[in-house]
This record gives sequence, C-alpha cells and structure tokens, in this order.
Amino acid sequence: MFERRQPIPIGEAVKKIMEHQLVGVMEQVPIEESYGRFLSGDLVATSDVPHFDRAPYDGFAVRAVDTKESSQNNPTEFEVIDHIGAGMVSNKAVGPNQAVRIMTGAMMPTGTDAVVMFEVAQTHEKNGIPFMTIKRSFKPGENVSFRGEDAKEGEILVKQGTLINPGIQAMLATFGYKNVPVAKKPLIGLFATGTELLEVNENLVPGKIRNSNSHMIAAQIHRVGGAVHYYGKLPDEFDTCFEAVKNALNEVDLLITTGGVSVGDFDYLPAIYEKLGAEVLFNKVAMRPGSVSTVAQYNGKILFGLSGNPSACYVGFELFARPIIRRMLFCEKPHLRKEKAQLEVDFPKANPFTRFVRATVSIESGKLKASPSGLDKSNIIMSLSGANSLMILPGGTRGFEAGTEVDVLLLDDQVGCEWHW
Ligand SMILES: Nc1nc2c(c(=O)[nH]1)N[C@H]1C(S)=C(S)[C@@H](COP(=O)(O)OP(=O)(O)OC[C@H]3O[C@@H](n4cnc5c(N)ncnc54)[C@H](O)[C@@H]3O)O[C@H]1N2
Ligand code: MOO
Ligand SMILES: [Mg+2]
Repeated sequence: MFERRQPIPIGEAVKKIMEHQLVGVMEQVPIEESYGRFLSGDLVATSDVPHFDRAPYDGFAVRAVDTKESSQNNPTEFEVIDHIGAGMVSNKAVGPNQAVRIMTGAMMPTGTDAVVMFEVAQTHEKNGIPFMTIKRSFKPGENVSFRGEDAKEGEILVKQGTLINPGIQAMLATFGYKNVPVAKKPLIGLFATGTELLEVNENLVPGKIRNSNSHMIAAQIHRVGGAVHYYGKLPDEFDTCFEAVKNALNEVDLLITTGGVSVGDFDYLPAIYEKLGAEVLFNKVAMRPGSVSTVAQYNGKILFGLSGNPSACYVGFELFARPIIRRMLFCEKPHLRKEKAQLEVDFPKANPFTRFVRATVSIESGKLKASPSGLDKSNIIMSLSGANSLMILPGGTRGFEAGTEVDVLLLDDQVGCEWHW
C-alpha cells in the first residue's frame, strides 16, 4: 500500500541526527601528513617562542646604558669583542663600551640589551682590533626580539577541531610535534543503488545512465574531512541490497546510500531499514531538493538514505551528513557557515518548501552576491560545478526578486557555524 510521508522541518531533522553521540577518535600522524587534518586537542605552546632574547637585525649588540650620551656631536666608540651568527652563542661577558657583532636570529650576549643596525654604525680598526662608532642613543630593549614575544609556554594557541593549515603546520613544528594528534577520519561507507547505473567507462545504452552520485559524494566526503569506503553500485533488488547494507554496517562509522529511497516500486531502502530493525529518524523533510532524504539509526551507526536525484543527493549530504562528520572531527562549529547575500537575479519559482538553490556567491565591493549556478531542478547535475553555496529561499512565497537579501550556506568555508536552523 502507498505510504504517505509526513515532512518534518529541516532544523528538526538535523537535530535528530546530531542527538546521536558519535564521538571522534584521536590518532597520531607524522607532521608531514597532518596538513588538512583536524586537531584532536587544543594546540598548546610547549615553550616560549622565541625561547631566548635574540637579534632581529644584523648589527651590534650593546648595553643601552653605554649609548646614553651618544649624539651627532658626541659619537660613542665601542670595542667589538666577539662575532656571532644565528645558532652561535657568545660566551663573552660584554662590559662598558663593548659590543658583539651579531647577526639576525643570534642569541643576545649576556649583558647586552639593544641592537645597533649596521646602517647606523661606522666601523674601523685600531691596531688590528675592531671598533664601531654610533651617533645616537638606544633605549634598553631597542631592536631586541624578546623571549616569549611570539608565544608564551602553556598558552592555548589553536582550538581543538581546527583544520590544520600551513600556519598551524609552522606552529606544530615550532613546538616539536614530530607526530600530531589529529581526529581519525570517520570512515563513511558508500553505495550507489539503481539498476540503471553504468560504470564510468561503459557506453551509454537506452534507459541506462552513468553513476555520477558516488563520485560526487566521495568528493564531498573528502571535502568535509572524512574517508570513503566505496562498495560499488547495487541493482534495485531487495535481497542483494539488504545483504550488502547489512554487511557494510559492520565495517564503517556511517553509511550513505544514494537512490531507492522514495516511494517507487523499486525503492527498497525503506524496507531494508525495516528488515534491519533500524530506527528511522525521518523519511521526509520540508525542503527542496532532497525532500525524500531518509536517515535511520542502527546500533549507534547512522544510515543516510540520500536521494538518487543528483542535486537532491548533494544537498542532503551537506545538510545532514556533513555536520555529524565534522563533529567526529572535533569541530565546535560543524554546520555550514551562514551569511547574508544579495540575490542578483529574479527567482520566480514558487514553492511550499524551503528551497536550497545551488548558487555561486561572489564578493563585490565587500558585499556578497548570489545567483543560481544553473537550472534549479532536483535531477540536474550541471548546476553543481559552479555551486560554492546553497542559497536558502524560505517556502510559502511566490518567488523572489533581484535585490532581495537572502541567506547563503558557504560550501568551501572552513569556519562553520554552531547551529543556524
Ligand atoms: N510519487 C512520488 N514520486 C517521487 C517522489 C514523491 O514524493 N512521490 N519524490 C520525488 C523526488 S522529490 C525525488 S528527489 C526522487 C527520489 O528518488 P529516489 O531517491 O528513490 O532515487 P531513485 O528513484 O533511485 O532515482 C531518482 C533519479 O536519480 C537517478 N540516479 C539514481 N542514482 C544515481 C546515480 N548514482 N548517479 C546519477 N543519477 C542517479 C535515477 O536514475 C533517477 O532518475 O523521487 C521522486 N519521485
Ligand atoms: O527530494 Mo526531491 O529532491 O525534493 O527533488
Ligand atoms: Mg525512486
């Protein structure tokens, strides 16, 4: 018998998923492999940086007190008693009117507290002994890079769940992280269902299409920070699909299927969830596309039954699968970042449900502008390539005029959002 489904609001659907306490797991990876991973704990400074006072310029380290009377009319002469470069340490004690020739990065010799740049010093020799003269005074601490000016030991520098970028790589190396504690990539199992599906290398024949969804979702999983186990495509046959889904559930953290989730005669996912004894969290959401997105829970694992229609599948992944994956990566803001943008063109389509329009957002004179990235239909593939955002058009309207301020969810952003529904 045909079953009429009850749509639930998007926020409620996302909340039902996020109520599941799937937690991240920590693993150590060599620093060389940590770029693009997520920190599993706060990054804390293990030492002061720099951990010694050092010269920020090439020149002469002096005692500021000796320069006090120095001026254009009253030059001060210093005996140069040592010569050090970065990595070298002078063991000379610097006394009154003595200086050490010092290069950028070298540790300040004992007793010195200012650096005279080469540009303001005149050098000469007397009986083979080097001297330098200056015609101005220096304050204590002038031209010194102080211990701890960059970071203080014990300081929390980067929060848990942050994506490791090149700057964080530099920090990790600075603090001696040969191995980096990162979030283990959640393993996401993936099936494409549909008797009509061909492999990428197969020729087109009437009634069949190439499977594009699994390639698209695999890329979306990578973009969000997860790992993919693609199990291949399945024909629309109940027993085959049931066995495949049941077995895969033992091997992965989350399972995504695409297709077979609506009310068609060969849409077997709902019956598979039933036979498994999985708890269906929802099977219809008040949104377009992706209204048929179905999510179930089985033994603490979440099964995402995403639509077969490519655009619906894409949107379903970003709204429902992304946040739980990001939470398993320890992110405090697991949802897509929401911003305001100005709609650039008329969007005349009326709709009872909230619409997520694949859109291109650009920045013009500091303002975000958004326009659809192609045809706005659930079965469309081509609009996805130009989509860097999902434009949210609330339901219950007759369409929207150019110039309207709309919400957009940014797809390439790494900052995220705590909750915005
Ligand atoms: N009577 C009703 N019919 C439909 C409803 C409804 O509410 N009542 N919902 C429609 C909506 S909305 C959507 S979205 C689709 C969802 O269908 P399924 O999720 O069951 O997906 P399929 O039927 O298997 O396939 C739909 C469509 O997508 C193509 N497809 C499937 N897999 C792939 C793939 N891996 N790569 C590329 N394209 C794929 C498939 O060939 C179909 O054309 O149901 C509507 N029907
Ligand atoms: O679920 Mo369908 O995506 O509304 O187009
Ligand atoms: Mg179907």
